[in-house]
Amino acid sequence: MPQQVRVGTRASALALTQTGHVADALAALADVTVETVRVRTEGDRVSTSLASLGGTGVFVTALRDALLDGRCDVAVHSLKDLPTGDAEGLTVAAMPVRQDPRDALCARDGLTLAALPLGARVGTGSPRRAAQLRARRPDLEVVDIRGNVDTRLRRVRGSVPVAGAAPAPTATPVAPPGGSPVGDLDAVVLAAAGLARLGRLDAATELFAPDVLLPAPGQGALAVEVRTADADGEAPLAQALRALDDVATRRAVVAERAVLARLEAGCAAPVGAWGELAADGTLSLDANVTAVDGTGSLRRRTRGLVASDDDARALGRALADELLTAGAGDLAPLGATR
Ligand SMILES: NCc1[nH]cc(CCC(=O)O)c1CC(=O)O
Repeated sequence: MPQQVRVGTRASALALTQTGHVADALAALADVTVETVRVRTEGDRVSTSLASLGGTGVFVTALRDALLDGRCDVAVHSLKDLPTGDAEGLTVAAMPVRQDPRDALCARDGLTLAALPLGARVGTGSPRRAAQLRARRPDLEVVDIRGNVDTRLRRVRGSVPVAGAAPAPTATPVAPPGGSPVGDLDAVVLAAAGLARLGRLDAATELFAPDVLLPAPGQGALAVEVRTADADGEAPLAQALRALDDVATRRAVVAERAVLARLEAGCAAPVGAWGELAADGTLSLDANVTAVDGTGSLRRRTRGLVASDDDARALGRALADELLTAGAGDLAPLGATR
């Protein structure tokens, strides 16, 4: 008898595709039959800006409750939405091979960031993206937006509508009553990984080099979380999870998240981090903190041989300490100061 596994997911298109990939992978790796169950989260219900919600993990709590209640056995999270603290009774048992961690500009008329006209309106709900955009282009008008990926893409003037959606106007922006405006922005910034998972990477007009826009810690990676008791042993699910885990992804993400944890910053903080594990075991790690208004930024880089997750964590912590020593706590709202 195969082991029956219920995979919990949010109802958004992005969550459904991410969960679908993990469910298929688990089914291919061991003798399990997989069923997906939908879980509504606070982040799906609330329509205000993510930045104003405060706290971390708005997309995560409901999935964790469903795991702990036994309504599902596996939860798939976007790693960058996962708070850095441990969840009692739960374990991130696998981090599958990461997608492209870069942020993407999706601009009208194929424009790049450098080519956007003076004062162009660029949408993002992320303080990290807003701060780094302002640091490079102080003239831009950064517009706070939220909603799912398609809602955001439709705000780009002249954007190609997706099947079934209202066409984007080419001239006057229109805000449907109660709905999100359409075609009122010159560009939006989104994670390349989310676009790729939804088959919308065609909308990207620039994939940002990390020295222009450093991604969020964990961006592009997934966390597969289970009840701790299900993570170990020889049951088919535990075996499948071990096979799904990618050590290079895990080491990089552990280091990136250690930066965030040491700065006592959440996913809404203007903190970027990007780690890459080379074949020889050397982890390169890059991190920055940017003033929300873009008037200052700090960036540090390090490299070190890592043989364990603990080594990766130590590298991230040390890099965060360098940022704190250099005054990161005065530059941006972080929990940690020095
Ligand atoms: N906070 C929302 C969120 N969480 C994960 C992704 C994209 C996929 C990923 O980074 O793995 C997104 C959308 C975005 O930032 O564009």
